[in-house]
Amino acid sequence: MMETNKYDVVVIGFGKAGKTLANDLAKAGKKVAVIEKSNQMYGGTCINVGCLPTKSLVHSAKIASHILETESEQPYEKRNALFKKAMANKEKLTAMLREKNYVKLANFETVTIFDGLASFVDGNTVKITSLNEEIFIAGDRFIINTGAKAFIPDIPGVHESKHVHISDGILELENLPKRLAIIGAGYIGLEFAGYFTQFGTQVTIYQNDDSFLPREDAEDAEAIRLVLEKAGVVFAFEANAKKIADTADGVALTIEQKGELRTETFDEILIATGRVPNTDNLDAEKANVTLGARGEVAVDEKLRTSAPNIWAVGDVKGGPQFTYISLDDYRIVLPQLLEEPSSYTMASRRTVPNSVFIDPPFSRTGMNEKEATASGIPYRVVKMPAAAVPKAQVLRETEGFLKVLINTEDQTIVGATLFCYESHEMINLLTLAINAKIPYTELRDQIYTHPIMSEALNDLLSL
Ligand SMILES: Cc1cc2nc3c(=O)[nH]c(=O)nc-3n(C[C@H](O)[C@H](O)[C@H](O)COP(=O)(O)OP(=O)(O)OC[C@H]3O[C@@H](n4cnc5c(N)ncnc54)[C@H](O)[C@@H]3O)c2cc1C
Ligand SMILES: NC(=O)c1ccc[n+]([C@@H]2O[C@H](COP(=O)([O-])OP(=O)(O)OC[C@H]3O[C@@H](n4cnc5c(N)ncnc54)[C@H](O)[C@@H]3O)[C@@H](O)[C@H]2O)c1
Repeated sequence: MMETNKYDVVVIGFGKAGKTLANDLAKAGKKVAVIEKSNQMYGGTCINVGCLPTKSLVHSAKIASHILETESEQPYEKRNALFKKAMANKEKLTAMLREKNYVKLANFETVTIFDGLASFVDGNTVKITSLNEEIFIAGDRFIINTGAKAFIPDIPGVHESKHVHISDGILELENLPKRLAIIGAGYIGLEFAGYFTQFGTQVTIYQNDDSFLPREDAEDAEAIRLVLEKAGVVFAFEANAKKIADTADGVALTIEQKGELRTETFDEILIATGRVPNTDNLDAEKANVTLGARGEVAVDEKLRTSAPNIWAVGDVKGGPQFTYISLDDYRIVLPQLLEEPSSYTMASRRTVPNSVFIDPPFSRTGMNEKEATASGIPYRVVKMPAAAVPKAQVLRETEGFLKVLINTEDQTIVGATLFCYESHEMINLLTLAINAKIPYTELRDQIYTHPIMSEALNDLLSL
């Protein structure tokens, strides 16, 4: 039954780390197989159903909001037309990127891309199941890069309703919902809430407990909530979804909040309650690959699994779920596959910044106040409103603040929280300063071009 085709490296899942590894391994003359279960997912989550389509829509929504604010009336037809155009642009973008990602690997003579669902047969063989056939390939080494999938809470009716979506499905809507319920106030919930609101959808976010961005400083989370509320988003905390049932023209969501039940109707519901490692169907145990309690592939600091010839990279190994973490996983694994010396491991990974792409974007690097306090680092805080930055005034993007924590002993930067226009760009400058241990005075006294948001560091760090 076994096919004799054998590869130096078999990559399971066309994710960020896997495709980058395949590219570099092919350049080094290795024979590589890449297995992807869906021909609509070449290039992985980020380009097809994650970062890039959502940021395309975030961008389009901002433009739409500018167009709509100039009009005295904003009829649904007009808003829906803007939404449809945005969705078409998003489709064009993802199709282009999917093709580009496919071709980039397929062009290598030593890379074979297989369409189908991979599962381990043993530590050196995988089965690839597609619509028409099952094939088997062998490999010396394997990379598990199967990403994560939406966690769907067990709400009666959640699987039966035609109006309940995870983020993948909401990215396929044909028409702008007039009323959207979002369950979960995390990254996905907030980003979708932000852009749908700018298209004119009435968005309500339900969070099952009283926490909101619990890792952030309370005043920062509060600032985000207030900005989103000002934009029109309604938040409901300690609001548990109890039942979902389709109606003649939408969907009814029954919520229990503080002991009381109520039912609200929507056009669509987005489930955004977290994503869990995608190890279903992988039969990892047949390759002696151990999984953790949440289904994640257990790895060591070098991303080696419990099987000596198998590594796991990206979301599937648990931990932070970002494309740039998956890319950094590639940096850890590549030298091992090429048998080149490298001391780079997860333990040596430095500061990991992050941005939530709401309007304005919220970005963080290093420690915030609660983390700095817990660590015992001596620090002082400098903070200014975004409205104090000339560029923010020029652009009429005056919402938010900039906050930096400075180590009072060695004058380095402990962390930064930026909730302002362009924060997703600025945060990388501060990350560089943290990693390079540059004293804050360097950033304070640097000559910046003008007028830009980063020049705020002249004033902010002089406080
Ligand atoms: C809506 C949304 C927005 C996001 N926005 C951002 C953002 O702005 N910035 C950011 O950094 N991160 C963002 N993320 C997170 C980011 O997309 C992920 O962290 C990243 O894509 C994970 O990449 P990966 O390498 O783990 O694998 P993925 O890119 O998830 O690839 C895994 C691939 O494996 C395939 N697969 C799964 N099982 C099998 C199998 N058994 N056989 C064959 N193929 C299989 C899947 O189809 C998939 O294509 C977002 C995520 C979502 C959902
Ligand atoms: N800009 C970015 O980098 C970006 C954007 C989108 C997604 N992502 C990645 O994708 C991951 C998944 O995003 P996410 O928003 O689904 O997860 P998340 O973990 O960020 O947020 C999930 C939210 O849902 C809440 N929740 C859980 N169960 C619930 C329930 N039954 N009812 C109501 N609320 C409930 C959680 O308390 C939390 O607030 C993120 O962790 C992030 O790493 C990143």
